Formats: sequence, C-alpha cells, structure tokens
Amino acid sequence: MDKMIKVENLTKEFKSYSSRSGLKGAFRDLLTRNYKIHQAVDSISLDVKPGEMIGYIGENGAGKSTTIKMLTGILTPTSGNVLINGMNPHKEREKFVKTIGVVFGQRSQLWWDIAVQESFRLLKKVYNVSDEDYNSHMSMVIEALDIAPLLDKPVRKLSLGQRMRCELAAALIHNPPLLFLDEPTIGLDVLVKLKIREFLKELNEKYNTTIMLTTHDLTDIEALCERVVMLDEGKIIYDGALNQLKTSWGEGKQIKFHFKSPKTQKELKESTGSQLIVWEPSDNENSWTANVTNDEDVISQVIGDVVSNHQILDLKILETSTEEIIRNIYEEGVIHG
Ligand SMILES: Nc1ncnc2c1ncn2[C@@H]1O[C@H](COP(=O)(O)OP(=O)(O)OP(=O)(O)O)[C@@H](O)[C@H]1O
Repeated sequence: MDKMIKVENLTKEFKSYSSRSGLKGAFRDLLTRNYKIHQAVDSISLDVKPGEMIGYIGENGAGKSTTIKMLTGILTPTSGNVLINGMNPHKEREKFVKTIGVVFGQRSQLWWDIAVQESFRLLKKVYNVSDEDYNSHMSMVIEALDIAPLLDKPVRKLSLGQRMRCELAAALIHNPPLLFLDEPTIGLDVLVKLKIREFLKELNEKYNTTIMLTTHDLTDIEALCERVVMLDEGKIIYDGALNQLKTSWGEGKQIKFHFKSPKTQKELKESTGSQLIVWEPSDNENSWTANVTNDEDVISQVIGDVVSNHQILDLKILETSTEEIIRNIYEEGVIHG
C-alpha cells in the first residue's frame, strides 16, 4: 500500500440554524429550511505515505477536528473520498477500526471509574488482540510511557498528564499502523510533553507508525514533523516541508525599533507602505516590531522608510521564530511563495 491516507476533495458542511427560540422555533427552522450552510472542511485533498509524521495545523475553527473525525469514520463527509490504508472508513468498519488509533486530547476513551488496566483489558477484547500480541507490544508501550505504577488506579484519580499517557497507550492496544492525535499535549507540563514526544518519535522510527498530529503547540510540530499541512477556513493553504514553509514565507527577520515617541500601528504602516510587513507592539507604545522576510532589499527599505519618517533611539534585527511565522500566516491568512 503506497498511501496510508488518501483524501480527495473532502468536504463537510454543517447547517447553522437561525436559532428561533424554543423547541417550536427550532422545529420551524428545520421545516422551513431556515439555515445557512457552513463549510467546515472545503474540498481538501491529501496523501500521506506509510511512516510519515505530519503536523495538521490551523487556527481555532479552521476545520482540523472535523477532518480528523471524517478520517476516523466518526463523521460522514458531505462529499469527497477517504481511503485509509486502502479502506473506506464507513464500508469496511471492522477491519478499518483495527488500522487506526485515535487520541482526542479533550476527551477520554478510558472508563472513568475502573482501573486503567481494566480499561486496557476491555479494549483488548474489543479489538480481539491475542495475549501474545498484547504482551509483546504493550510491555514496550507501558515502559516507554512510564505508566506501570498507574495501571491499578481508576482514571478519575489520575492527573491530566498521567491520564494522557494512559490514553495514548490505550490507543495502541491493537498496535495500529496509523495514529491520529488531536491536541494530545493540551494542558500538559513540559516534562510530560517531552516524554510523549520521545515516545512518538520512537513509535514512528522503530515501528514505522504513521502519525497525523493536530496541535496548537508549534514546538511539538517542530520537534516531530517534517511535513506540515495548514488549514484556513476549511481549505488547505500549505502542504509541504516545515523548513520550506519557514524559508518561503518568512524565516525572516524581525526589526525591533525603539522610537523616541509613541507610535500607532496605523502611522507605522503608512510610513512603510508595504502590505507585507506585519507591525506589532513590543514592550510599550514606543517599541514596535516589523516582521519582514529575509530579503536584504526589503530590510533596508523598511529601515530607510522608518528612519526617514520617525525619530528612533535604536533598532535590533532578530531572527523570526517558527511560532511567529505561523502566527503571521494565521493573521494574514495567506502564504507568500
Ligand atoms: N457538529 C457541528 N455542528 C455545526 N458546526 C460545527 C460542528 N462541529 C464543528 N463545527 C464548526 O466547524 C468549524 C470547524 O470546527 P473544527 O472543530 O473542525 O475546528 P478546529 O480547527 O478543530 O478548531 P480548534 O482548534 O478550535 O479545535 C467551526 O466553525 C465549528 O464551529
């Protein structure tokens, strides 16, 4: 199988009703088709090879979870095709669920009141995993995630970091070749994050597990994913190497100006003219940062424009971090090639 995930023109529309009040109102809206169509995912196409680890990113509401839900068979697409390891999630259900592991960082798949190992035992039965397969695979998972001391505790007594490590182990009970992770490190401290990252790296490198990771933590993406797919208002606006994204958009510079007097964003924008510059306040209204590309000509032009229009006390030129680059893309909603 040369594609672990194959998606063609996938679309999900949700109806948003005009919310007349009460049950009667809602019923009338339904009958009179008084709703607007919202395209949460808008005709996306995507190929993921076995063993790839991709970061699926985008602003809140961009459509990431909706995509993951369609790829995992939780939601039915409005239109388009999904093949996971060659299977349609809705048609070959039983074989399909054994191919994927899923972790939703904001939802638990473990039973709240029973011991973690009881949850594991139930999932082992659901997936029909033999003792031999379970023992050989899960001993590595339990050790790598350091959860042996947690197995006899009920989930409700675990901290978030402890629970997330158990959730990840639970998603792997049937040793799936494909793992979907939707914000798996949300709210976790840095040590737990690092442990989970190390584990995912090992899983990917040693076992060739394909991983699709959705997160707002770009340090996770930088540490784990060479490829990123970026979604904006339901559409893919970038699919490629993270490094390429950084250089083509603006693994650029930040010019931090310290002015003699307070400035507004509007007057700075007017004095520099270029639409490609994102101006943002730094420490106070006398300090502003211009985010620009690596292009020497653009940098000298911006400095020239600023110095001839304003009195400055000093300036510093800094490298732009990935976080800033991606935030700028989110803010502008475009990719400059
Ligand atoms: N069940 C639903 N009914 C109606 N609209 C929905 C439903 N689920 C999601 N949406 C809408 O679809 C859009 C995409 O939501 P989605 O949860 O996929 O975004 P996201 O990128 O995962 O966001 P976040 O980063 O906040 O989790 C949003 O505008 C959301 O309001």
